[in-house]
Amino acid sequence: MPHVAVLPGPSSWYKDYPIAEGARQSPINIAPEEAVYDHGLPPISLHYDNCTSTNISNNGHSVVVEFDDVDDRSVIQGGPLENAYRLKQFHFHWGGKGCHGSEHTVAGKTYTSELHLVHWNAAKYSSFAEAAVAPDGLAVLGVFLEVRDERGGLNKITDSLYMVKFKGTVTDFRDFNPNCLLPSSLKYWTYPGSLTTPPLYESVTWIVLTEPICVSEKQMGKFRTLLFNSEEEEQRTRMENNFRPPQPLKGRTVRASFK
Ligand SMILES: Nc1nnc(SCC(=O)Nc2ccc(S(N)(=O)=O)cc2)s1
Ligand SMILES: [Zn+2]
Repeated sequence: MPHVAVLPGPSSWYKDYPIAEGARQSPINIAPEEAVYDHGLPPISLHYDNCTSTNISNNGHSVVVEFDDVDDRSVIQGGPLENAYRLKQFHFHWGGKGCHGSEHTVAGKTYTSELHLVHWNAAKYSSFAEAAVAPDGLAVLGVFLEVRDERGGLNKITDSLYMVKFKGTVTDFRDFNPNCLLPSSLKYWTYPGSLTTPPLYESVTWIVLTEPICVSEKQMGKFRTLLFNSEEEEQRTRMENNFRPPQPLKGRTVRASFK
């Protein structure tokens, strides 16, 4: 019997996390022509100027940049959100060389990667953990990445990835302002969804920007030098294809901030 280590992929998550088959799971395929333009949707506003990034780490699923979230220094507000949500971390999902990797798709189109900026409703809840289980607890801003020319703002991240090659590694990562990873347009789709990895909590108001940012193949290649496993494990599995495929819409409406 060949000894093949099987990573428990998205299709088996339901065994430990029944919510995987819930009514508001993420990601989804966004069908632009079925999205409902909501003229009552205000623009989103991002205040990341005084943000304080603390570290960058490999958590065995992705590379994560964490922020100090003790006050409302860096927040997202407006759009579908009732109040300001505090930036906690951002991370990425990506594919193998030159192919798909995003979690959300747009009319079936996949992008090479997707950036998630994770925020929590500190106006209503006293901790991220408490917000993470509440239906209006989290707001994740999704930004598509497509391979074309290099994105300068990404270099500070890709040049640090060698320091967090193994699961469980972390290193200081100060003064990184995510504004440099945003596209020029803040046009968005929004819908009620979930975390896309276990525990898959249905606590996320998704805000997905329509305009992708461009990254180079070289920059994406550096993400693929990360490993899923820790230095102690003898297994060396390259970190790639860390995306969940689109989940059933189950009657949800996707709203558009634009005509
Ligand atoms: N008590 C608790 N602490 N932490 C958690 S959940 C940790 C966490 O932030 N998980 C997470 C998983 C997926 C996503 S994603 N890909 O943006 O939907 C964001 C965040 S519950
Ligand atoms: Zn994510």
